[in-house]
Amino acid sequence: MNPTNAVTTTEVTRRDTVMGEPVLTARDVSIEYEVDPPVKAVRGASITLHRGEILGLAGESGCGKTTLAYGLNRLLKAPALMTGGEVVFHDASGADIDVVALDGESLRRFRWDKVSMVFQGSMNSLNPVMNVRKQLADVFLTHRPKMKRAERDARCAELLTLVGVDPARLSSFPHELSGGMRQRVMIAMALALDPQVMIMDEPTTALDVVVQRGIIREIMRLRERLGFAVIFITHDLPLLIEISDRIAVMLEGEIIEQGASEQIYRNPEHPYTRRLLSSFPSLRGERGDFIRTGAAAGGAA
Ligand SMILES: Nc1ncnc2c1ncn2[C@@H]1O[C@H](COP(=O)(O)OP(=O)(O)OP(=O)(O)O)[C@@H](O)[C@H]1O
Repeated sequence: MNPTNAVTTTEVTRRDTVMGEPVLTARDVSIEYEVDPPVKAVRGASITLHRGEILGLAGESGCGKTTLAYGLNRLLKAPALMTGGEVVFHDASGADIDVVALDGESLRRFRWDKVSMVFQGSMNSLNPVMNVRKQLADVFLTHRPKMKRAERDARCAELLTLVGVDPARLSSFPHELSGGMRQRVMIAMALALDPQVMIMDEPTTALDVVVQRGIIREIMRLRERLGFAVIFITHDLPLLIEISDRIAVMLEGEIIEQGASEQIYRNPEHPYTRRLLSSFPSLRGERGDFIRTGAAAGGAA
């Protein structure tokens, strides 16, 4: 683990104090793939995401992390079916939104506006024949049709700057950008409508480690600055422990343990969590130091 990537104790303390009310609550969510035989991918999962916090979702491949994330954002497609449970979004306006009941226009407005998602390898989903400006502008044309062109252009440039990409790149086509830049553009798109929650599913897995670290640091900075909450999904448990406020551990569709990152690291209760931790020798330094007490982050990809 590179100590320069760790988050300072001061930041951790500050974060704990700014962490607010719940912004997304999922209760007893069950999701099946209706194939033969049916796959019970998520079984009675309950999570609470608080305003401004990073909740890490950990667990080995196939345990249901992506399926749960799709369920929270109503992105499930057949043969996946949510067979039970409820998902409530607690809007900043004070209104509670029953996510499961959304449809048509209300669902379209909810997605990206309230909760946005960055997928694994989503950098490859940029349209190859459209430049970056057009792709970013499309988000506003769809969701903010009354926005004036000059404002839209300014916002597109601002978004690129936010994610550490030179706004001169607005005229570039995807093939002219590195993988890291393309993924940053996707993050810019996810940020475009100022969502209260971002779900990030392995957002940097396809990138090399140095670029990954730069992007993770950028996400952390943006989170501090803009205050959105994050559900961060990855196989990389050391990374999750480093960046998350709380961690939920999934096993075979169930959330078997959830708690503060430090608690999960120091006092894992479930034998599976202990096994998962011990499968990453890098988590156990000679003195057993907690990773987040390291030096402040710096640099960029
Ligand atoms: N379209 C599908 N049809 C049938 N089963 C599926 C489908 N998609 C996923 N599954 C199954 O659902 C379970 C959960 O998969 P999911 O992709 O949510 O896990 P995951 O924890 O996100 O894995 P990974 O980390 O590899 O992405 C797995 O058993 C998987 O095989």
